[in-house]
Amino acid sequence: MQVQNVDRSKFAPMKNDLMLRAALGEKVERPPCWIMRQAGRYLPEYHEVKDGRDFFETCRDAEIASEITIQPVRRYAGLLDAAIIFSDILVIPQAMGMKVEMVEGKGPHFPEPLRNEEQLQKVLDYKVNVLDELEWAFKAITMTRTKLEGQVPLLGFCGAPWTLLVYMTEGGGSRLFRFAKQWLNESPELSHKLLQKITDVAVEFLSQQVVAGCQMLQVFESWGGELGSRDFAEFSLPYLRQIAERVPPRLKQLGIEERVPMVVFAKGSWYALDQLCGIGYNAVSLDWSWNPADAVKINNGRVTLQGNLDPGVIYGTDEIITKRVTEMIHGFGGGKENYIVNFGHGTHPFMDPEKIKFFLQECHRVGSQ
Ligand SMILES: Cc1c2[nH]c(c1CCC(=O)O)Cc1[nH]c(c(CCC(=O)O)c1C)Cc1[nH]c(c(CCC(=O)O)c1C)Cc1[nH]c(c(C)c1CCC(=O)O)C2
Repeated sequence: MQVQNVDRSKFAPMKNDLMLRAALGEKVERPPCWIMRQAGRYLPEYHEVKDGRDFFETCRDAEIASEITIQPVRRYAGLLDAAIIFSDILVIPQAMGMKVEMVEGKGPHFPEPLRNEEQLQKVLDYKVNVLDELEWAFKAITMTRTKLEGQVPLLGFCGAPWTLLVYMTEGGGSRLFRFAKQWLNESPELSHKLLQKITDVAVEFLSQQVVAGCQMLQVFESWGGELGSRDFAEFSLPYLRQIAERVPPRLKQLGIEERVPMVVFAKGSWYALDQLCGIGYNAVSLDWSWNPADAVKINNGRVTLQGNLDPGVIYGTDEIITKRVTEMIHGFGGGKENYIVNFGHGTHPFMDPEKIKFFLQECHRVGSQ
């Protein structure tokens, strides 16, 4: 079964496929640029279109979600080399039968987080039909890809199993990760069952996003750094590996012929870089804790590296932004091979869109030298 009514041959030919080529390790004329959370609250046009609506309602409306996805591409015309579909990592827990709300100014909230075996078992027993539960997401993707008219590739994404386990058990963001860690240490077997179930849904969701029109995929392990190297090896890495290993054959099965680059972003998991470069992803996204040259050395040409400016630099003067962009691109070897420009994490709502424009212009200037 696959997403219906999508004729991929009808999508416009790509006018700019720099991102896809760089992600697959080809030499490019300059490093492609995109930014995590490039669509969203720092853009006045986002607030205008969202117009006080509920966040998930916004994601589920294909017209609105596609408009929001394209806003940064339009504003930064010629400067951004990809769009990322406007959605959230928490749509997988929703598809698994959990209720998730986005509380204005506070973030995600699960009214019934997984706190006992009975609750967890219920989620394990829930039969997930990815095509039905996430039909709205596929619609938004197909509409966005059509509206983009080949200007830039469209990225799909999902949350990684450990990060989603955190939200599902904590019920929202967390400081101590008390419940998530209680699950791992008190009931490792059940924790693995949940991680496996999330993995199965993630593989199908990512693959069907490609059927719907996505051209590159990113997996967000945003809470990777909360696990030390030992627990990362047990509770995160095997599932990240499974996703990278299982999506390509599933895509083949679904009739997708082209290579679809996959990116992994494990924020804070500095100790795992060597492993992350060897589990099947085409690109590894780095947070700003990395000195680019050290990461390049560890990677040793295996994958494309993506990142890694501290988004906080956007609050700086133009001189500082120029200096930091130059250091970053030079640190990654000049940017014409195995490199994609990004931040080390997402934009903040307080950022000045003009500063982000300056950042992108500088990346083009320095990266073209
Ligand atoms: C951890 C995580 C989430 N969501 C996501 C992650 C992984 C990346 C990361 O580590 O930041 C991923 C995500 N969330 C969103 C996107 C859209 C595409 C893009 O990057 O432009 C993407 C790729 C939109 C969003 N997701 C969210 C917003 C803000 C909602 C609003 O408009 O009020 C947006 C634009 C809400 C969200 N969603 C999530 C949180 C913790 C929050 C609240 C915190 C916050 O407000 O920044 C969970």
